[in-house]
Amino acid sequence: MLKAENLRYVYTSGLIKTVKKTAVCGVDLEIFPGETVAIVGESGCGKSTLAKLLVRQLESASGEVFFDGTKLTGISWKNLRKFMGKIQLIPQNPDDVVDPRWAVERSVAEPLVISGAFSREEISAKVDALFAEMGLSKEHKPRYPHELSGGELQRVVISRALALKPELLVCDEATSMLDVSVQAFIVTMLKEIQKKRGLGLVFITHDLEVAKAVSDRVLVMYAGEIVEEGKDVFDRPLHPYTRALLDAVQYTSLEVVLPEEGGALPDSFSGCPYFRSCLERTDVCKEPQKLRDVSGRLVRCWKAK
Ligand SMILES: Nc1ncnc2c1ncn2[C@@H]1O[C@H](COP(=O)(O)OP(=O)(O)OP(=O)(O)O)[C@@H](O)[C@H]1O
Repeated sequence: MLKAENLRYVYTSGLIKTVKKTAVCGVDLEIFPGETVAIVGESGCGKSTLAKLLVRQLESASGEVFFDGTKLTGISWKNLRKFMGKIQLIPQNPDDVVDPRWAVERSVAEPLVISGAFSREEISAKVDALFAEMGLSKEHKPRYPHELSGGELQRVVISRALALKPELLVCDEATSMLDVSVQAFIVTMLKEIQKKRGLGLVFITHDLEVAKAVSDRVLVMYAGEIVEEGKDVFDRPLHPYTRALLDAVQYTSLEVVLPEEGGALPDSFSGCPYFRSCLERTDVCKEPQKLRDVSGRLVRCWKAK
């Protein structure tokens, strides 16, 4: 359904001295219809940037994104719009998509209005149906975002994302600002909607328990690269970074905090991105490491077996 090839994104910041930061580096991935893929990794590894590249909120420096075989990179805005309803981003912060000055029903209706495909009556009926599907009542419709709880507001955000009948939802830490009990409720709701509508789900999270519970497949990101990808990654981690990530979770009760022992590598370094922090490194790790198949698992480490 969604395919990305060799995606790369570089942020440029600084007025006097320009600083470049490669946030996503050579990422290949494919999401199949109805599948749930979790993308995990520590803060700053490039997960949100990758999400924005997938939903075309950011234009990649290089690489391609395809949806059902159609190339979305480099196409005109007019043509891109036809696909944008099919892939929807659910961000961490509802404020990114819900206008605080609008009653929430208007935010849910907005994509339907912009599409120009529906009458006022049809839009009203669709908004009612979306609210009902997300377990929200008609009483919630005229309220403003600040008049809803965090969980209710996130359900409004999901209603809006579902308005144009997407085929893929990209959830970027969509529950991390909520209480644990509300998180579980929203995750369960997303899985039910996925089943009912046959959606693909990309679940970006630093919460490995959630990733394990919801996903069919896991992608582990480190320093902008996918270092490991497969089905039973948490039961049998093969990359040293995945093992360190799992160990860190055990010691910090779900909040992933990993030490950057050696600091950032210079841009000229083309070897393993985990080189400086890896306790198992050898000189071979200074060479570029490709993702390779190790008994059905893709691992970016020459030592994995
Ligand atoms: N607008 C920006 N300008 C410059 N650098 C940025 C910008 N946005 C992100 N970055 C940098 O790019 C890298 C990847 O950021 P990104 O937000 O994609 O990571 P993340 O894995 O989603 O982190 P988190 O889990 O904390 O949201 C980080 O080093 C970050 O500091």
